Order: sequence, then C-alpha cells, then structure tokens
Amino acid sequence: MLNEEDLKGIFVPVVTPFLPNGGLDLASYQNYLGKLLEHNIQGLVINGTTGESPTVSWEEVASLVKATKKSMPGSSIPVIIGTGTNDTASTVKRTEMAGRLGADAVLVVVPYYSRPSQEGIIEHFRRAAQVGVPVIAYEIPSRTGVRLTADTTRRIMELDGVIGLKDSSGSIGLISELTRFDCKPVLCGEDILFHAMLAAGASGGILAAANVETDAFINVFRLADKDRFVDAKKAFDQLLPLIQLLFQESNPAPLKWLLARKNWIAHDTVRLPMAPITYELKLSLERWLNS
Ligand SMILES: O=C(O)C1=N[C@H](C(=O)O)C[C@H](O)C1
Repeated sequence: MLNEEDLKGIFVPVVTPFLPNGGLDLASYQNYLGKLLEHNIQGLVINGTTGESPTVSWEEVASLVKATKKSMPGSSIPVIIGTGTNDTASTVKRTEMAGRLGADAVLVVVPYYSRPSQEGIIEHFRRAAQVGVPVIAYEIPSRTGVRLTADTTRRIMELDGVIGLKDSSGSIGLISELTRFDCKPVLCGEDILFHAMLAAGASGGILAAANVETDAFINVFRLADKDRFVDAKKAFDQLLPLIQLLFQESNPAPLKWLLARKNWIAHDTVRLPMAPITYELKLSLERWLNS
C-alpha cells in the first residue's frame, strides 16, 4: 500500500473505454494500458473523473482492476481506485471493496451536490480513512459545488490514514497556504497549473493530459524536482496547446477522442450525460496531431 513518500511524480488517471453500445471495452483497455505502461509513471488511477466514475458501476470498476492486475503481473506500479461518492456510507463500503481488490490507495473526492458543512466533510474523510486503505483526498470545487477552506484541508490531511491531497481547486491559493507549514504531499490535479503548483510545493500530479504526452510530463516533473524551474517552465510551455485542447470541452471526452484517433482505444464513446466532442474541437485536435 502507498504511503506519503510514494506520492511523488506522475500518476495517470485512466479513461474507461466503452463500446459503441456503451458496454465496457476491456480489449481496448488492455491495449491502452500496454501503451501507458511503456512509460515510467508512478501509478494509475482507476475510476477517477477521467474514468467517468459517475456512470461506471462497481462491478465494472472491479473488472478494470482485475484487467489491470492481469496486464502487469509482478509489476509494482501502484493502483489507486476512486471510491468517493456523495454518501459517506457508500464511500466507506466502496473503500472496503477497493481494499479487497488490492488497491494501493483510494481517491476520495469531497462529497458533491449536498453542499455539506466543513465539519461534515471532515467526518466523511475520517470515516473513509478508518477503513485502513490509504486515502488521497480530492478537492475539485468546480465539480463538487463546495470549496474546502485551507483549515479544513489541513484537518483532513492530518487524519490518520489520509496520505495526501489531489488539488484541483483551480488556483495556487490552497497549495500556497498548505505548504507554508509542514504538510503531507499535495498532487496537482489541474493540468494547466502543473508547473505553478510544482513551484508552490506540489510533489507531482494526477493529470489527464499525461495520458498523451506522458514522457514530457515526467520530464517537467524531474526538472522541477531538481529545482530547475526555468527549464521546467520551458518544457511545460510546450504542453500548453495540448492541455488547452483537452480541457476545452468536459474531460474526458476530448481525451477519449484523441486516444481513439491514435488507435489506443477502439471508440471515443462516452456515457451520457457526457457527450461526444464537437466537430470544431475534432479539427483542432487533428491540427495538433499534425503539428
Ligand atoms: O480523473 C482525474 O483524476 C482528473 N480529473 C480532472 C478533471 O477532469 O476535472 C483533471 C485532472 O487532469 C485529472
């Protein structure tokens, strides 16, 4: 299982490939996984936002995890499973099931939709962490509808069993507050802010765009890790056009289109209410591919 020291480097949140009829496409998944595992990544995240967790059943998550383990026998690449929901009891149950599937850690998103109080959110994480599988808390207010204060985040990160934070808060405000003092690792979860967050003390990232330019993201991380922030910035700037395109419409639809276009997965199918990308974005991605 993961501990704090392991949250360093590039973690790739995987897409969940679907067939045109919406069923799980495990053949594509295995092909795509083979491509990702050619790179020196620090871990995989299954059933994250990029994995379309709101529309993926637990049985499907289990199939993905089993396929992942089968694809990398003897590999030590950590597998992190998204188990967060907006219901504490079901989050706890999913975290227990993830432990039985062999998760190295779980990604638990701030409970969305209900807009709970900060105290309720802390209690949600306390219960998830008590399961005994290491928890990475996931702050993404643009999707959850509730924003953690720096004090709440600190209290969550201080819980036993919470090993770090994935920060998709949308600015460097939170990480700057957290890293003023000693704190557990913060992973960037906002691709466009990767360099800025490394400079503010992030220990790596869980980045959808790293599905595509994996080595380039690893390079940015390594340069920053050696305090070569100017070189890291130059390398990161090269990634900006891709990042802008991948987030022009809701992630992961653009990413799935690109992976399908590269034949890593067979189809760009997303499950409703996610919709396929527009014709205009396809043209722009095609231009990027040819650039
Ligand atoms: O699935 C993830 O983990 C990520 N989700 C974020 C989002 O889609 O909002 C983006 C980030 O790159 C990784």
